Amino acid sequence: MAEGKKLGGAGLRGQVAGKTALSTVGVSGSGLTYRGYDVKDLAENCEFEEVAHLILKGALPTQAELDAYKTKLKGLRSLPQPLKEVLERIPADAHPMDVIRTGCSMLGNLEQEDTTVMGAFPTQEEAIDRMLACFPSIICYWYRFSHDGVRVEENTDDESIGAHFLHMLRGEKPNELHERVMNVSLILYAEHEFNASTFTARVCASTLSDIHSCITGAIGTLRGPLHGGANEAAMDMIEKFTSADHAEQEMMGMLERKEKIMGFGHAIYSTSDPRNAIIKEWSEKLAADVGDTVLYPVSVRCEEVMWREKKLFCNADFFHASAYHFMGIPTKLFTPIFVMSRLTGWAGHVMEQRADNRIIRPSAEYTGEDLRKVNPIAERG
Ligand SMILES: CC(=O)SCCNC(=O)CCNC(=O)[C@H](O)C(C)(C)COP(=O)(O)OP(=O)(O)OC[C@H]1O[C@@H](n2cnc3c(N)ncnc32)[C@H](O)[C@@H]1OP(=O)(O)O
Ligand SMILES: O=C([O-])CC(=O)C(=O)O
Repeated sequence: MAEGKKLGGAGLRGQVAGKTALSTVGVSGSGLTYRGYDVKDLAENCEFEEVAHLILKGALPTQAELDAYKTKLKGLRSLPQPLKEVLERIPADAHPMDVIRTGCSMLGNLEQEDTTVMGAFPTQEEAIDRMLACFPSIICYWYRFSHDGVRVEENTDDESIGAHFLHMLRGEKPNELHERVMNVSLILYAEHEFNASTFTARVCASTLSDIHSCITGAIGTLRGPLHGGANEAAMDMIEKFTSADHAEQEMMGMLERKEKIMGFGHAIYSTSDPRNAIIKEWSEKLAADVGDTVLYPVSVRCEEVMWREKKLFCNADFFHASAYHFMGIPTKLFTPIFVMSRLTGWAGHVMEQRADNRIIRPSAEYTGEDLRKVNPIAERG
């Protein structure tokens, strides 16, 4: 697989389905850029809110713009009471991706985007900022209420979205390391060209539907284990391994049985996913911080075995599993964090689609029956 991934065949692979100025994926083999900036550069030098500003408003902010943006987002964290009531009715064993999907949809009922003039979307930026600010509140409000019986305070004084999320989740402010890792993680997950969930959002946008419908559809698409759900699936796998040797033994068995191993491979990248090296480094730092001697070495061995045996590499999701785990984040909240971040990419693409729209409607190759007549019902069977 490493030598030239074939971009063709099923799944629209390799076909250009539209234009974007938001990102490039794998253009120079394995690179990822957001509006011309290398993701590594952004992850090293920016906060998530700067990257959100870049994606949604077109440029990295000045200090004054960033301060104003963060203050604005901070003021939009509260949830409307009817939304809280809906969240309180969702059981603890619901899938958190279903919760955030429902939360987004309910928000769209309570705070509808203005779509009264067809094709004009005068409140889209307001609606996007609101979702960016309150998605962490939706996730944590439901999680803390259903699991701990606590009605969480959605208005923390945390400056960043990542710290705000961890604060609500745990009831205390995160340390600097955890806040930094959240920033990096949210930056890495923010945008990725025409991936499946973003394409869903663009298809929905192309019908001139409202922004909450576009994002709700995208959340449903991200949920699957072949896409965003892979970080949770990877965690479920690695936590079963008791040592690096055990991991190797089990992985070899899975490969022999031709099982899919979550967190590996990619539809576009051919030799590596540039986000992996970055989150792997932070996972190693977090492992040292918590004194881990199992999960990180297990993860590294999985990476070595997959490359040695199949030339398959870790995608963005694999080392996110251990990194989030070391920060004490429950596995079932891994993919909702992805939503908190990818919302920026989805929304950027919706605005881009709306600005130069033609309804997305591909064709199918028909493989069914030739033309035939309807038999009277008494003669069928
Ligand atoms: C943030 C993200 O969404 S990143 C993606 C997250 N998803 C995962 O981690 C799920 C696991 N990975 C996969 O299922 C796939 O690699 C995908 C969905 C990401 C990409 O799918 P495709 O582009 O169809 O894969 P690709 O064409 O490279 O597959 C080539 C071969 O490698 C195999 N392969 C690919 N990934 C894996 C894997 N993770 N484990 C085992 N085998 C794999 C395929 O089965 C295929 O084998 P075949 O030729 O015998 O059929
Ligand atoms: O691009 C893809 O197909 C999947 C992916 O890595 C992402 O959405 O981040």
